[in-house]
Amino acid sequence: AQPGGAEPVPAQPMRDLVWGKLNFLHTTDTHGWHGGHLQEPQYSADWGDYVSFAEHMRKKADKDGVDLLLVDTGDRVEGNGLYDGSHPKGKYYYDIYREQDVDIICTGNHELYIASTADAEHQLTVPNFKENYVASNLDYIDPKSGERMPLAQRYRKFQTKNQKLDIVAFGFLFDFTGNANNTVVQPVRETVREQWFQDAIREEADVFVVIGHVGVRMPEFKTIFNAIRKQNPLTPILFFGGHVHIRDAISYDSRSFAVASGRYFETIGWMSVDGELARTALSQDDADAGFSFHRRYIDNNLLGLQHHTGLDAATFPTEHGRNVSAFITKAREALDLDYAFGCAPKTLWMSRSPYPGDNSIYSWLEKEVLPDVATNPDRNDMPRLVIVNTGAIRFDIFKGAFTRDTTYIVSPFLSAMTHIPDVPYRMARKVIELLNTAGKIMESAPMDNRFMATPEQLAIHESILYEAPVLSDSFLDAAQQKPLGGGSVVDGGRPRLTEGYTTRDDIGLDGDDTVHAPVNFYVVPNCVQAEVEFPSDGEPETVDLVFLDFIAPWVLMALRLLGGEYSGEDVQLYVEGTFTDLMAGWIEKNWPRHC
Ligand SMILES: O=c1ccn([C@@H]2O[C@H](COP(=O)(O)O)[C@@H](O)[C@H]2O)c(=O)[nH]1
Repeated sequence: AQPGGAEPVPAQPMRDLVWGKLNFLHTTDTHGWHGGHLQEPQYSADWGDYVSFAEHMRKKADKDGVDLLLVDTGDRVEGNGLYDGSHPKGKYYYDIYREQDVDIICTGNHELYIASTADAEHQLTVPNFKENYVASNLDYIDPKSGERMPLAQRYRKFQTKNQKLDIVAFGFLFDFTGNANNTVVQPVRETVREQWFQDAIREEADVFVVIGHVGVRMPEFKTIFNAIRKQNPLTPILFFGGHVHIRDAISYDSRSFAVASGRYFETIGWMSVDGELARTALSQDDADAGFSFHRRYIDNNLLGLQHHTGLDAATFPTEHGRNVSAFITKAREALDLDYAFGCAPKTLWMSRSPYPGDNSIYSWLEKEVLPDVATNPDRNDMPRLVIVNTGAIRFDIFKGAFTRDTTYIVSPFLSAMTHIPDVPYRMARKVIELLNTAGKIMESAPMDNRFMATPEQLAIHESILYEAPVLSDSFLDAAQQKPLGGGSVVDGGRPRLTEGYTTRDDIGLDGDDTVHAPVNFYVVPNCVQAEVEFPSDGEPETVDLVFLDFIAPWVLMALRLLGGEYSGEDVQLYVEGTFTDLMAGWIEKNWPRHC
């Protein structure tokens, strides 16, 4: 854990890991949080702690004669000062990340939004993980020669260390279309028809492992599952997904299992499979070959990691892990990530509190920030509608210091505020409604309105509310729980639970390694809007329609549906600088400097 970070949480009821013959640790959508969550004790372990953890877990696997593999399913970048806070971005991140021995690794959409990020992936992460990086449906275009080539090998065949199991592994990205023009993402339904893929699924394999920056309930995984299963009726197929930022698990059939392991390095996913894995022992008669699959969502809590290894503060950190933590500390210092722009007077939530509402980060934007930052000296007296997509905000703001790190945590994107001047108000006022309707403005998938909201909102469609989100016996009674630490923190004889994930997936309610008190999740709209400089009575004839450039395609489509013939050429810059810088500037001006 990092100096100055929150102390890890003791005395939590824990569920142990169930080991099998083949075991996995999974990270996804870490978005640069490799220094851990400094303000949240439940997730404050850092990448160095994970290095130590994996070393101990590999040793145990070796001792027991089983196998352990580490996988990572992309979106490692964008969303934390440790990556975004340097020039060029990722100055320290690439060297920190490579310290973990990841056995199978693939790309997320965030590695591809900006051409220079994709270049860095090609020049740094791919060579850092040479034999382990898999790019089944992703090509890179060399900037000098213009040559198009696979970003990395299309699939990986290897043998596990201890049992010599033959693994055939793929690494996919969902059918993403927002990539910069130096990469090409092939739709998954086309990839599975490629000859190389058809040959790969005919390789002799004990287990197929499909890792992907794909939600486990997204159609892309189903397409891959069907293709592999058609050719291999008996072989276990294991899926590791991501992108939608939630903990989730699903079984596609009795020999396949899929896990998604959350977001922001809050979670280290665990999957194990037991049963007769050697293909030579399989026969059509074995209904399920005695396969059993387990999953756990391990909180990235240092004491929890120690618990799972049976070690303590003195014995847990390995030399390698310690060095990685120390390197992160140096990088954070060099980037001055703890520099405070101001002090947040209260916590502002994305989805834990209702919108609109006093504690909603989006209401704060609408009421306080947008009217102040969406200004253009040439058009300041013009009434305007200012629209921001809720996906532009990536994390809650906690009461206390708002630092350089927080800036990138809350809003890492380079989006600018653009506008279309003098739009008839009768048309402009209806845009927000269209952007927020659940259906699609356009038929084709890339224009799905929900892509303007956060990935969590994409996955969860209804608010999940608890009557008294404090203590619940049903969580306490869950199987296999054991108190972590001395259990001294008790409330009426029961452990006082910290708030956190209480995951319900297709397997049940016992996925989380730590028993938490549940937290509410409120659905929020795709976009929010501020009305600025409106006349005190009556309606304006025309308004400036101001919006983040990221949502320009949706805004233009909405206007078109409303009868407005606008194109990209009508969209002009409204304010210099990124939305992130504007927000940080507002905080510096409006919140007290020190807490
Ligand atoms: O410039 C941008 C890029 C992305 N977004 C929002 O992020 C999600 C995608 O997040 P993942 O972590 O890749 O799942 C996208 O749907 C947008 O809501 C943005 O606002 N601006």
